[in-house]
Amino acid sequence: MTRSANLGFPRIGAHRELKKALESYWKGETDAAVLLETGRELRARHWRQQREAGIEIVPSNDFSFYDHMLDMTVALGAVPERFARTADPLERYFACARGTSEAPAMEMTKWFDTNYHYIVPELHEGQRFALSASKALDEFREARELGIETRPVIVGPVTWLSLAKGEAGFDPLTLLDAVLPAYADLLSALKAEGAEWVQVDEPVLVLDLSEAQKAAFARAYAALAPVAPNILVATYFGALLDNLELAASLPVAGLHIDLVRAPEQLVPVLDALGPQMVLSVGVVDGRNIWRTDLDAAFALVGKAWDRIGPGRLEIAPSSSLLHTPVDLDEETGLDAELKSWLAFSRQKLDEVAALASAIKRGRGAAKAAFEASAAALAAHKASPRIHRREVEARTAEPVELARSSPFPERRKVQRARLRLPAFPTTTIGSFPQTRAVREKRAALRKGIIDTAAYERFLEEETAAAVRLQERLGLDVLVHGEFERNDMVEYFGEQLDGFAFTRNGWVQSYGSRCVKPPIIYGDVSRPAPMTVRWSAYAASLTDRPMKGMLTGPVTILQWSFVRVDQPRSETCRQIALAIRDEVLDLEAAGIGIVQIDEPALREGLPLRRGDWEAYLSWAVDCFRLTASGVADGTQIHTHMCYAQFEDIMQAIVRMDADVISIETSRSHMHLLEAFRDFRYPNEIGPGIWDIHSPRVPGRIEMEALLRKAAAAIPPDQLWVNPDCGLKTRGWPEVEACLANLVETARRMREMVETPVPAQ
Ligand SMILES: Nc1nc2c(c(=O)[nH]1)N[C@@H](CNc1ccc(C(=O)N[C@@H](CCC(=O)N[C@@H](CCC(=O)N[C@@H](CCC(=O)O)C(=O)O)C(=O)O)C(=O)O)cc1)CN2
Ligand code: MET
Ligand SMILES: [Zn+2]
Repeated sequence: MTRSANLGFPRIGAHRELKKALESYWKGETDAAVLLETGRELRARHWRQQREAGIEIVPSNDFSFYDHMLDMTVALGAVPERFARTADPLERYFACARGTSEAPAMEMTKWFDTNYHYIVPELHEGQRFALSASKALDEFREARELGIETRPVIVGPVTWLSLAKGEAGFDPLTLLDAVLPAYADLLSALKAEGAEWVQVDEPVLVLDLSEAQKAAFARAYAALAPVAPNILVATYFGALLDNLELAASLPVAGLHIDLVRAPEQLVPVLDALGPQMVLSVGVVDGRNIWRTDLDAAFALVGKAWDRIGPGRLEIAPSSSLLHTPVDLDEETGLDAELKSWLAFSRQKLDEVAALASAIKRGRGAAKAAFEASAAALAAHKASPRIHRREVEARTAEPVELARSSPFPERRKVQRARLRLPAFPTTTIGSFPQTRAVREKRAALRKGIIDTAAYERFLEEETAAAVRLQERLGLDVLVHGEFERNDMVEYFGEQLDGFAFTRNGWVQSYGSRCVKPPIIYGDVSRPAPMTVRWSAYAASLTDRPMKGMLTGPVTILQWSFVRVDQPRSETCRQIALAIRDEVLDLEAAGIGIVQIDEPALREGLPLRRGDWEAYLSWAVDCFRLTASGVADGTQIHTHMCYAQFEDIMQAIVRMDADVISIETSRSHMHLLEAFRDFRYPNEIGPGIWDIHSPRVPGRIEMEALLRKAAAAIPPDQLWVNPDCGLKTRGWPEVEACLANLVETARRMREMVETPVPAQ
C-alpha cells in the first residue's frame, strides 16, 4: 500500500535546544551527559511528532550533533590522523569539526546549493576504512524502544567519496573498493538488527557525473544490495536527466526523486523505473516555506499511482526538511494572511500525510486539508500585497550597468582621493557579536529597553571599534555591524516585500543558525538602511570609513524566495534597492562601499549547462548596485567559501575596484586563479583564517602575504582577514589585527613598491 514518508527532520529543535546544549557543553558549563540527553529528547520528540502527523515511514540517523557527513566519516573510520590524540569519541568528533590548539579543524563547505555546510572528508592514497561507530544502529534501537520502527538514513558511498577531498592529484573515488566493506558492514548490521529499509542518500545523481562516478554507482550497489536491507536511493535538489537510466537500473529496491525542483522528470522516471522498484515522489518542498498546492501535488502523485499502482508508491517531501524551520505555530508575530501561505517542517508533514490519505481513501478523506490549501493559494495569488506597479515598472526600465570609466581611470581618481599606502589594511566588516550585543538586541525586542537606549549602546560599541582600529593602525575602517542581527536578515527587516519570522531558525553549520527572511512580494526600499551607522562611524575619524552592504544575489540566496516569478526578477528588484543605498552612502560622504556577495558562487545551478544564464543575470545585478557611483567612489566586494576557478570570468565582469576573498585555509591556492586570469583590479586575499580562535603569528601571515605578492603584482594587493569577525572574541581580534597591520608594514618596507603619485 502507498505510504507517507519523510527523508529527514531538522535537528536543532523548535527552540534551538541543540544549539544551546552544544554551546554550553563547548564552554564547559555542562557535561556530556546533559548534551547526550538533549539529543535523546530531541530525537524522541521529533519521531513522535512525525508519527502523530501520520507519517508512516519515519527516518532515524538523520539527527546529528554537528553534521551528517561528519557522522558518516566517523562511522567509516576515516577520521584524519591528526585527531587521534583526542581519546574521547565525543571530544574527537567535535575536534574534527572545530579544531583544537594542535589540530586545525577539517574543512567545511556548502552542501549543494544550500546554506548548510558539511564537514569535508579528507582522504589519502592507501586510506583504510573500518566500521567504527554504532550511531545508526543505536538510534534505530532507540526509536524501536519508543515503539517506532524507522528507516535509517546514511550518506551513500558515491556521494560521500565525491564530496571528499584528497591531496592534489588524488581522486578519492579510487577508494571505492576500499570503503565498500565498511559500508557493507554497516548495512548488514542494520539488517541484522531488523531494519526493513534503509535510505541511502545519493544527491550527486542530480549533478553532471564523470564516467568514473557512473561506474562507481553500478559497482557500489551491486556489492551492497545483497547484504543490505531494502535500499531506497534518495536523490534531491534537481533532476536526474542523463543519470536517470543509471539510477533506475541500480539493483536497489527503491528510488526517491525530487518533483518540486523537477516535476517534469516524473514521466521519464516512470518510463525508466524497474518493474519491482518502489518510487518515492518528493512533492512537498523541502527547500522553501510555501504551502503546498495540494491539488497540483495530488495530480503528480495520481499520475504515478496510475502507472505503478498503490503497492510501490511513497509520498514524501522533496528532500530532507533540514533546510526549513521547524514549526509555523511558533510564529506569533506573522499576520494571519501571510501565515496562511506558509508551511514549515511540521506543517509539511501534515501535507504529506494529507496527500497519502487522499490517494489511499479518496480526496474526501483529506477534504479539509485540500480545501484549506486551495483557499490559501487563491488568496495568495489574488493578494494586493504581492505586486506593486511602481516597482515592476522600475524593474523593467533599462539601467546602465557599466561604471562611468574603466578601472585604470577610476583607480587614478581613487588613489588621489584616498591616499592609501601600498598593501592597504582593512577588515571585512563585522566585529565581534558578543553576548552583550545580542542581549541588548533581545532586550529591545522584549521592550526592556527603548530604541534610544539601544542606539546609544550601539554608538558606544561602534565608537570603541573605531578607536581600536585607529589605535591598531588600520588604513580603511569599518563601523563593525553591531546593529545587525545577520547580514541578510537585517536588510530583509527593512525592505518592503520581505517578511521575517520570530523563530524560523535553520541550521547553517554546527550550532550556528540563520533566520532567512521571506520574500513574498515586490521589493523596494522605503528608507535608507545603513547610512545612519556608516555616517556616524565616519564622523568619528579622519580615515576612510567603508560602507557595508549585502549584495542582491546573497540576499536572494539566503532568503526564502517567491516562486511566482523567476529568481532573476526578484534579484533585480533587490539590486535596485541596494543601488539606492549605495548612492545614499556616497551622498553622505562615504568614499568606499563594500557590497558583499559571498553567496554568488553557491547560487550556481547544479548543472554546468545552466551556469551561464545564471552568471549573466547574477553579475548584472551586482553591477546594477554599483554602476551609479562616481569614479572616485571605490566599490569593494567580498566572497568567501568559493571555488573561484570556475567563475573567474564572472568575477572579472563584476568589475569591483577591490575584491576580498577567503584564501588562508587553502594557503593562497585560490589566488592562482586570479594570477592565471591576470585579474585586472585590486585583491585582498585573506591572510587570517577567522574560522578558528587560533591567533596566527606574524611569520605565518607574512608567509601568506609573500606568497600572494609572488602571484599578484604587489600594487594590486590589499591586506585583510578571510571574512568578517562576528564569530570571534575581542582578545583574538585585537591580537590578530595587530599582527596583520605589522605584516603589511613590513611588506611595505621589504617590497618598496613605488606607489603611483597621482
Ligand atoms: N544568513 C547568513 N548565512 C551565512 C552567513 C551569514 O553571516 N548569514 N555566513 C556564512 C556562515 N554561516 C553563518 C551562519 C550563522 C552565523 C551566526 O553567527 N548565527 C548566529 C545567529 C545570528 C542572529 O540572528 N542573531 C540574532 C539573535 C541572536 C539570539 O540567539 N538571541 C538570543 C538572545 C540573546 C542571547 O542571550 O544570546 C535569543 O533570541 O534567544 C541577534 O543577534 O539579534 C547564531 O547561530 O548564534 C554565523 C555564520 C554562510 N552563510
Ligand atoms: C559571510 S561574508 C560576511 C561579510 C560581512 N560584511 C561580515 O563581515 O560579517
Ligand atoms: Zn565572508
